Amino acid sequence: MERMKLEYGTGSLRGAITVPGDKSISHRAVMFGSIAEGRTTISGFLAGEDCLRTIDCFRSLGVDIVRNGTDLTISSPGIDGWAEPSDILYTGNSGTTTRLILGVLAGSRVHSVVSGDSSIARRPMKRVTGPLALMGADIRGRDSARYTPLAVQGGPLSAIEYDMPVASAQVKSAILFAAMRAEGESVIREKDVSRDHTERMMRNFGISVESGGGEIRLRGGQKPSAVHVEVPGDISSAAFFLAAGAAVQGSEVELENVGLNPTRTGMLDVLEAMGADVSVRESVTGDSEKRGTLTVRHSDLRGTEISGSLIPRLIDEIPVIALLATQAEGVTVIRDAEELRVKETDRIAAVAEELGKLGADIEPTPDGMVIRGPVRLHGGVLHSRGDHRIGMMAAVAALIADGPVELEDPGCIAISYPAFFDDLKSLLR
Ligand SMILES: O=C(O)C1=C[C@@H](OP(=O)(O)O)[C@@H](O)[C@H](O)C1
Ligand SMILES: C=C(OP(=O)(O)O)C(=O)O
Repeated sequence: MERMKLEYGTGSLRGAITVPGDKSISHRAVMFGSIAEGRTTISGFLAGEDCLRTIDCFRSLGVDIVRNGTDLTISSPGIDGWAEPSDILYTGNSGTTTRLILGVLAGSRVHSVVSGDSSIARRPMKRVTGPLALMGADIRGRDSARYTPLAVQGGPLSAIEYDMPVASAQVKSAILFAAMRAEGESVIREKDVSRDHTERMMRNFGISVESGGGEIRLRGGQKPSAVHVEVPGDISSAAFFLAAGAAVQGSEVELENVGLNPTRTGMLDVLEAMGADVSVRESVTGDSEKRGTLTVRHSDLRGTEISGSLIPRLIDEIPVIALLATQAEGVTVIRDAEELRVKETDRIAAVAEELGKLGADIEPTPDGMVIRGPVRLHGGVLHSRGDHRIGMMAAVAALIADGPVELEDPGCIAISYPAFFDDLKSLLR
């Protein structure tokens, strides 16, 4: 396995970059564009490995998808015209592809088998196959459809009224895709609001969906109409440069065209609470997904508490936020984040153990961690564990550490940010 030396000297980060397209929105744009009959165009698409797996799956269903860099043209016969795939739909490392496509396939007319890599095979699927079964979906698989591979026989569905036990946009979205095809009106209730890209994109594709007060209502039998989608930059990718800019002496970094959907901006709230110097300039686009330019400058940081409804608004940023907390004065407590244990890796264990190798003081708890700072990090050899967010956290740790840091298995970073190291190098001074 590849090992990479992360040698950045003691320089600061200065300059501007445009972060790649939003992963969540890119997946959904391909899905809606494939369900809709006709021609959907997408710009700003994230050509990361996870989103490329989503493209592969819909090509296997007979949808014509042409990619030119970050521009996509999707020509689809519509969901009722899809072909039955002759091989498994391979979702790679992507939880979003795996969970959302189950909801899409459940209401289609085809038989298919969904499977991913060894990490996907360990991730819980009952949270999706359970509610879909209540809608009449025919999904079978290992351990009573708890894990992939999962075989889906598409067919008629009925509406559902569902109180979600976990705050998960993947579960919500899978149900919404199925509900769009179901007979009757579905109602989904969330205890904490998760990212709402699916609801917003439904409206862009002409579907009427009501949401507010933690409740989403969708009338079944509505068909999306092909449109153009402009994908903003991914705040979860920007997060690594926000953390680096805040922690590394002498830094000033500008991040352009970053998606600022309020269900995704929890890290900005945390940075403010920690005393970081971040300014936000919103651009006017008239689009349903807000975007803008973020500028971060180095400053002294203090510990904070991160819990409750904030967690789904920054769930994927927690590894790099934990790293930032090692540089803050005082204690940072992260609670209510037990979902981190069922991501690509157990991210609570991965963060505590990997940053512990550099001397960080991180105590893992069942649903989060307690981080004491500031600590001078030293060099060491970190392992990404095949998890892109742990890999990028390690690269930011290398910028902060006094000694040399090496990273085993950096290749997984291409899952969400193929040009990560190029962007990082372009900012080094
Ligand atoms: O819907 C989405 O696009 C995502 C939802 C989140 O997962 P959960 O729904 O499991 O919280 C997040 O961690 C993942 O990276 C992307
Ligand atoms: C958890 C993530 O993605 P997914 O669930 O799609 O694998 C992530 O990108 O951090």
